[in-house]
Amino acid sequence: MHARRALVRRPGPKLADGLLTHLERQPVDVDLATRQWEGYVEALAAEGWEPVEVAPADDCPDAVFVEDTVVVYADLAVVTHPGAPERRPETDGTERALGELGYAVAHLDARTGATLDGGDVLKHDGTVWVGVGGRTNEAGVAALAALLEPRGARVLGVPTTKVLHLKSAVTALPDGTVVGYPPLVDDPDAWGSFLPVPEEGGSHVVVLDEETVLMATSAPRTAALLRQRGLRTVCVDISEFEKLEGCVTCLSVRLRHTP
Ligand SMILES: NC(=O)NCCC[C@H](N)C(=O)O
Repeated sequence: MHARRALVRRPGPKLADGLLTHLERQPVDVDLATRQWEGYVEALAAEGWEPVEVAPADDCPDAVFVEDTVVVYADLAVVTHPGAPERRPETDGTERALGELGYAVAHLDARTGATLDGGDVLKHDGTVWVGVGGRTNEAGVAALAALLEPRGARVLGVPTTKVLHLKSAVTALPDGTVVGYPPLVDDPDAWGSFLPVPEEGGSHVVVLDEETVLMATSAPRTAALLRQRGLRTVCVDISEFEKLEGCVTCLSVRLRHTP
């Protein structure tokens, strides 16, 4: 069996100053956030995902949302060019960590003005959907396609205007069913199989294995719905990150490939 690792990045002291786009600012308890992050990492480890810490980027309040800094496809790590300029210094540490793990590293062709955040990239079974309209632009989709299509991926842009990132609106269950909270999904018809869920936080699942998903405790009705479908749910409280438009997906990058 391949090693299963998960990149994570410890929250920094400026966390409470993270960017907000769709939410009003609320006070963030950084100590509580750190404990919640530790709980999240422990939950991954308990499910067989060895955590690999990316070096902190303490000048960047949003660095804990490590998913936005890279798109990993098989043995290729595509370093992103985040749509928010404040977040661009976050990518160096991620690039170093993946290089040390043996991944091939590629960059987007920035001459086109491409921007891309990892949170806009949803992958399932060779298809890569990329949210366009927030942090990621059309040139970002094209630049990612230029890198992934030669490796057999099908890359499709999908509109994303109601939330920060595509994966703030939808994620995929292990069987490929896409879950989303309908008021926040631009186009449910973009997916062959769409399951509406009753809570915003229910849109966010991290697939741990074929039977198990990691979710936030803020979506108990969705967790019950998924258990009825035969899935096992592991739930963690990430309230302080939700105040910053973060969710369970953006706190890690799962690595299933051993280069
Ligand atoms: N992939 C994600 O959903 N990332 C969350 C990023 C939240 C952060 N406050 C930001 O606005 O960039």
